[in-house]
Amino acid sequence: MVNERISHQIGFNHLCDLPCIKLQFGNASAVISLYGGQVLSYVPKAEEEVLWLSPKATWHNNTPIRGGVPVCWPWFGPADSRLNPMQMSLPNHGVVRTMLWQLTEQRCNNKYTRVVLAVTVNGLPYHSDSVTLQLTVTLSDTLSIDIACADKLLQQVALHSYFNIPKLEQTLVQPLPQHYLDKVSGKSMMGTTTTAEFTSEVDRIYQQPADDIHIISANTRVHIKQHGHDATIVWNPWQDKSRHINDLADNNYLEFVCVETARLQLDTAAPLQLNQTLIADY
Ligand SMILES: O=P(O)(O)OC[C@H]1O[C@@H](O)[C@H](O)[C@@H](O)[C@@H]1O
Repeated sequence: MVNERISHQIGFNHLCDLPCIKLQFGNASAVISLYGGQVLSYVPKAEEEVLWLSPKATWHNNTPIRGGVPVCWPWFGPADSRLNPMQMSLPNHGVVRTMLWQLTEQRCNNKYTRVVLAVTVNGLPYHSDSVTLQLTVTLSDTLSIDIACADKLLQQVALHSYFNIPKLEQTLVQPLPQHYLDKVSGKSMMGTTTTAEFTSEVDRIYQQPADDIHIISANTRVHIKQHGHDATIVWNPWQDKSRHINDLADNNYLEFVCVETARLQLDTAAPLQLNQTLIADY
């Protein structure tokens, strides 16, 4: 026990041997896995889970946990050739989803409950020095997730949040730029609205989106505030793709959408500071 509002626990949900930290603030709670430095749960008030965790998620055999808020770093998707000069076989979405992070700071006061986790990465294929990445999770009336790296290097990052939604067919994500890269077709598209809906596989990169995005689904609403980003990714694998993803059951695609806050630019080697804040049922 660190103190009454920050506690260590072994296991969360069916991931019964996973080392985790639980934060509490008033009636709100959050659970963070040290494996992946990954927020797994955010309950702003009793019984209302904002995040989705796959019932088939596992953390053994070097598998990233499917659900919560995975941290994709230092590349998003397959590594760009600038980050993979030797054309090695590298994991999708970077290397820190499968690393154990350390708890480095904790703080409670009458405004928030906060922990800081860090991970040091050696031997990136394009950068010989070790690099430290820091995750700060602050629970108050909202859940704020900051990811930071003080080193100047080429780096991409995404907070790949999985949101619980009651009804996929009644889910809207808005406002989004009309223009997006459609990863399903590989084409650049110009939509007719500023809303994403889900009637088939959705895998889109929106460049320079607004700082405020809303997920509206039946009677639930989540407001996402983002800073330091240059892109938002919206993803739902739909039925066919789900069948090929080991840690998703066939119908799980009906239960979540991913809305990801990302910085994807690779033009300049720069430090990193990205934030995604979740405000539920505002
Ligand atoms: O299976 P992973 O590595 O967690 O990736 C899941 C999805 O993550 C999204 O961010 C990508 O846009 C998708 O293309 C990808 O399929």
